[in-house]
Amino acid sequence: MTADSFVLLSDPRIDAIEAGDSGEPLVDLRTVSGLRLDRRYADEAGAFGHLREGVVSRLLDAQAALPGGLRFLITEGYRPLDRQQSLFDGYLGELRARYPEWPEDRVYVEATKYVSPVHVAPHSTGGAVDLTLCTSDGVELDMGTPVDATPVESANACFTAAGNIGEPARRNRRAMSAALTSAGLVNYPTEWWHWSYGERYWAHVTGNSRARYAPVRLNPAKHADGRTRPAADPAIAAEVRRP
Ligand SMILES: C[C@@H](N)C(=O)N[C@H](C)C(=O)O
Ligand SMILES: [Zn+2]
Repeated sequence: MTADSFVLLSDPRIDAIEAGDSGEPLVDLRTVSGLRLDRRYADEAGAFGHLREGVVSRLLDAQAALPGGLRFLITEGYRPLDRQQSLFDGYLGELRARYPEWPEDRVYVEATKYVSPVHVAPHSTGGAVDLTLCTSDGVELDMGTPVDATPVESANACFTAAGNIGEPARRNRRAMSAALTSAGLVNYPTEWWHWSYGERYWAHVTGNSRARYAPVRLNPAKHADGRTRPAADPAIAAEVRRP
């Protein structure tokens, strides 16, 4: 697969998928002892450490399928819409400054190789997770680039199938991909660390006409088991409509 054949989040086919929602709870990963949560993107409310129940159970299945007792190290799950917006705007600004000759439509598409536009944002559904591999002691494995390396700064080595990384990193990416794919998650091909289940990009890749998870706000009311129901909020649909 080449960069030209990737289906990016800016592709109208992703926006065309109906964003249904099952109402499935979000789970606070701090209550899930089997999964390791990294704190590099921690926010005060702990939003970053929330994922839909169905994603958590699939991650546990996938982790059990990893070779040699390897573990996942989760760097980010749920992402509030305002954070998604500022990440997207920030990266658009970076690309405009670096490539002043690019027309605006090219800037937009190139930006979506690294960060999603808000109207289709996988993380804001609680169905997307950024993660890497670590040993049982928490030592991170060589994955060829750091999590969140941009295409520009990594010469596209962040692309999951990149050839310009060493053999150990390639092996580690293969092990991670095999485990997550077998558990039903799909990868965003420009980011080896980004996997999702149930949201619109997943629906596109798996041939579903409807997503299971729509964008949600995190409901502060939480049960003792760390589960929280997404807040029903009709305004959110208007807020995330394509600009
Ligand atoms: C910014 C990066 N970590 C990321 O999450 N990118 C994907 C495409 C997203 O914004 O959903
Ligand atoms: Zn991601």
